[in-house]
Amino acid sequence: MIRLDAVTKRYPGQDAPAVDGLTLSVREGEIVVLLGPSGCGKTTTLRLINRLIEPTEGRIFLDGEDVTRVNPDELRRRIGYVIQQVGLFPHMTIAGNIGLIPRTLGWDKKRVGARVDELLDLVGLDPGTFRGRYPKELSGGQQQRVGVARALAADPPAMLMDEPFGAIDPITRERLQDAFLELQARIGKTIVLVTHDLTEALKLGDRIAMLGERARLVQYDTPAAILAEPADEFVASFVGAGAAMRRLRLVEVGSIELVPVEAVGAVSTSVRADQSLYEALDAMLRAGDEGAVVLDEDGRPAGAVSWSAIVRETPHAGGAPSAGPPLTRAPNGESGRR
Ligand SMILES: Nc1ncnc2c1ncn2[C@@H]1O[C@H](COP(=O)(O)OP(=O)(O)OP(=O)(O)O)[C@@H](O)[C@H]1O
Repeated sequence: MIRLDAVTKRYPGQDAPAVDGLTLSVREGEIVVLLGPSGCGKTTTLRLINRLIEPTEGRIFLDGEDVTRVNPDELRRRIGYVIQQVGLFPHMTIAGNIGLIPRTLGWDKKRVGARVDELLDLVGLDPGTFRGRYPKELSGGQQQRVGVARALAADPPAMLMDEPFGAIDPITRERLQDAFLELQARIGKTIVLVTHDLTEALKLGDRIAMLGERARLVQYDTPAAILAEPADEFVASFVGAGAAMRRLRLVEVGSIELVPVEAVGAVSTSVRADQSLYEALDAMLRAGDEGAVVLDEDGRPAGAVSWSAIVRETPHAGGAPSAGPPLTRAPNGESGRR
């Protein structure tokens, strides 16, 4: 869907390129997170995709089409763009802000109005309450939702998001991230999102592109794989000491080999098969149990999970687990919540 082919960006007057020969493919409908230290070229990479910045070398494709040959205004209508500062026009109402692109596309008033209401609904803001307000009359989190609604106005197939939840307090941020994942489950856009927050990357990314200096692609993999098998010391140090604990949040209880209920003795703890190992462990610790009964969709015991089984499933100094079913990513929202 989006493909960068040996893309280089040299800013005028800079010795080293900000992006040096980056090749990266993003599949249709997936969220790819660009993650890396400050100054490694994440924002530059993102802006190259919608041509807010022109590449020095290389090519970028959207749906197989070379974007460097497309009129930039037309291109930006096909790619929604969400930034941290939201960038709403202060003198325009919320409806005015969201309807901006549809109006420039020449939609009639009625169609714009209907689209604005539909989008406000979609991002969880009551149209009657918010349509006529001005940006300064909204909280930071509400403005953020309007920013997303505006980016989606012309129903673009792709969306670029630059630290979209960066300037928001941690609790609101988590709520917005959950709402964003629920929204994405419905709209299935192709999304490239920039963050330097590992927790956010692990939660939101279908895949994470770990970037080093000059946007060198160090590792490109699922969150679980990045935690379990960091490609090198740089990734390992970025992922940090909590990798094994973080990974517990990404593995569903039902994806590991369960033991018979009798094997865990008399325990009072039960968890659903679609909860994460992290949640299972948390429940076990709170109850002082060494195991938990695992319930299937109908609430019937499907087996049990034990403390030792969780330890076996977690990569450790003795090596990653070799047997057992592949890692399953816990569904976002519910059990993937951080
Ligand atoms: N307009 C510019 N002119 C010259 N150099 C620039 C310009 N914009 C960015 N740079 C440089 O390019 C490099 C990459 O910057 P970029 O903003 O893409 O990094 P980033 O990974 O998004 O950083 P952060 O996480 O701190 O936002 C940096 O060294 C930066 O100083």
